[in-house]
Amino acid sequence: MAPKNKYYDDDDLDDYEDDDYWDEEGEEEPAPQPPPKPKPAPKSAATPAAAAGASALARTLVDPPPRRPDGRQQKGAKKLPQAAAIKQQPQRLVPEAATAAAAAAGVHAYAFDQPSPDDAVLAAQQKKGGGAPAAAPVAAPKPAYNPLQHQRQAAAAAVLAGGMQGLSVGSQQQQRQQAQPPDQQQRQADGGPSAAAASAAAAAKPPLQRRPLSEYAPHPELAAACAAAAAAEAAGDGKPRLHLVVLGHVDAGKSTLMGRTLYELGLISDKVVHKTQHEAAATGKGSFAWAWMLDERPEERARGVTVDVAVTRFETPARNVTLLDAPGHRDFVPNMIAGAAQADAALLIVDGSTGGFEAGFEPAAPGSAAGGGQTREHAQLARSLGVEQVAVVVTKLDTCDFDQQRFEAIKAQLEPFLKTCGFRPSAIQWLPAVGPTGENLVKPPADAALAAWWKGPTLAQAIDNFAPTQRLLERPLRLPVSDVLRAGKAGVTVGGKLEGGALRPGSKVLVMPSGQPATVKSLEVDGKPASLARAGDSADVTLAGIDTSAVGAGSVVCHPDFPVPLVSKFEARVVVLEVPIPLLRGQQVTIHAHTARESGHVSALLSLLNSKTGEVQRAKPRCLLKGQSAVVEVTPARPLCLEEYSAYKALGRVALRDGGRTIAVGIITGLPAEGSGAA
Ligand SMILES: Nc1nc2c(ncn2[C@@H]2O[C@H](COP(=O)(O)OP(=O)(O)OP(=O)(O)O)[C@@H](O)[C@H]2O)c(=O)[nH]1
Repeated sequence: MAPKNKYYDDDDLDDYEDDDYWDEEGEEEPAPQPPPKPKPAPKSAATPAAAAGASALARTLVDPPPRRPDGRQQKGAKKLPQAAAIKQQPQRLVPEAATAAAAAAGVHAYAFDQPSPDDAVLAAQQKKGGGAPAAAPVAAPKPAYNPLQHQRQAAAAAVLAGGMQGLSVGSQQQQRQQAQPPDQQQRQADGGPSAAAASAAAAAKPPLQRRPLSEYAPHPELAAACAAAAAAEAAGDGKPRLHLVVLGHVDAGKSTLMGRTLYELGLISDKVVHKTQHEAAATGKGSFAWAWMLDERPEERARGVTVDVAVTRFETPARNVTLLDAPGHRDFVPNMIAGAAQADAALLIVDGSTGGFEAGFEPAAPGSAAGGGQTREHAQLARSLGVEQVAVVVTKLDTCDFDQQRFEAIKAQLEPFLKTCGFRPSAIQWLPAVGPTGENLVKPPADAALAAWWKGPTLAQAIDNFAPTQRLLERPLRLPVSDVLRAGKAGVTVGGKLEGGALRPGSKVLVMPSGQPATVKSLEVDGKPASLARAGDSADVTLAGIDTSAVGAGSVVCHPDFPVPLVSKFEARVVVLEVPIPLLRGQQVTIHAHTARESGHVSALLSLLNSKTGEVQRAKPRCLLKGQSAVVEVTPARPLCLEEYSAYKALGRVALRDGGRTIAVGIITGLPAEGSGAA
């Protein structure tokens, strides 16, 4: 049998490639068609929100979708007035304060009036090949120090001096390593107080040397602290951790279900319930009272729709759960992705009422710009973002007298679909539940009609059945930032889930893509001050010595000696999902990876793969159709912090969206060698 792509687990995207999936419900895989003749794209790609400097999220929500590759405007370009209320920390690549400080010190911003390193390489190539010489350099004011640029300029200068021979990925990496001072090679920056002096000295240097991950060994004190925490956990001191995301079509009953579950678990007092019910009834939204326990934002309460991911912590008999309640509305899928990217398991809530399930499960109409029901998209995205276990909770069966046949019919339709998404049948649990009355949440059903046939798990038992979070402690620190929570004299507090390594107060870190070093001042895990945060923990980390503008959603806090690569393009093996027209080179996309999202485009279709064997079927295909598997090159508009899937699964998965629908999902299989550095 032909070998499969080495970056893949067998259980990953292969299931997408099951032909059954693409032919389901009588949908025919479209016959290959010649791509439409591209019309010239309009010169200015600037959209109103982009021009106003809006964040990537706001642009995603407010701006019309980018034009199709053929130059035509896409349908469904709807503005959302409420999107103005969604705030996202803008990610400045050059911090304002740093720019001001540099100006004060007589250092001026780079004017871009010198040949770039690329120009230098091009010139060398032309020279070597007998081409026209590059333009003479123009005298320029002294540029502000940019370590990445410095590194690249040095490389370009070396190329010019030594010719093109020897310019290879390996040689550049070796040069960087050889150039590293021995003390830096030995530095253990995550060691806290005993390593503080070495780390402080190192922090003053350009922190851009990226050592191979294989060289990583946690500082002995940190390793000892992690071992002690693991031993305490094994001895029953603290329940295993689980990050749980709640997914499902809009109004399926997600927030109501979880609000009531928190009450049943004793986390919400009768007094708070009474007050919230009163407030909800006063605004004519009495049926949303339980949802309001999680939907706290005024706009969420006013619209009865979850906008942001609500994070709540609670304990079941066997798990310490971090709950991420994701929005169901299609306009807020980017927020849902940020929630799913951190999850170990998902609750997929489906509306069991007559017509309710069907509305959430309908496929996208052929040729329509709008996607189908969010049940499909959420399940596909969750699996592609690494969620392997799911419990399907069928709600609202009280509206059809707890009809068992309805429950079974929904299971019969949904199970094959989930299988084709990549969920193993053994990793899928099924149960009915009713949010408003609390049926089958923590206690077995009280309603006789449901109790007559349901003998399976309650929601709490289903949660306890999930395997807990895996901790990637043998890798250097990676903390993708999902939120900037506070900024003040004490420092900047960021929230996120550690995807690798560990942290403690005193640890020296590097924040990418800004490249700013910082020191961990304090930590909170589960809302309580902590002396250690390990991979798998959701933590609030207060960083000292960093500018607020240097960190935002999508930033990654990492080990200074092993920084996350900052990439200006990457290769991904993807499966093409719903595409209204064949996917062509140049396709505009929004790239979603861990907590980051950035606009970009598919810059090359590298190869079409055999969906069964993973072997290259054709190099440089002209277009990609629904269901096809391919290796593509993607170029983000601004560099992104990414990892190869083989190194860190959580930072190596991508979803590509366009015009409000997910068009491809996949894993990162290649990063350019020069992709490590700070912006
Ligand atoms: N009869 C009945 N109504 C329910 C049930 N679960 C939720 N509802 C109602 O369905 C409506 C929507 O519930 P929400 O909890 O806001 O739904 P949601 O999935 O969180 O909505 P979004 O987060 O906006 O996607 C509310 O009026 C709830 O009272 C149920 O099991 N039975």
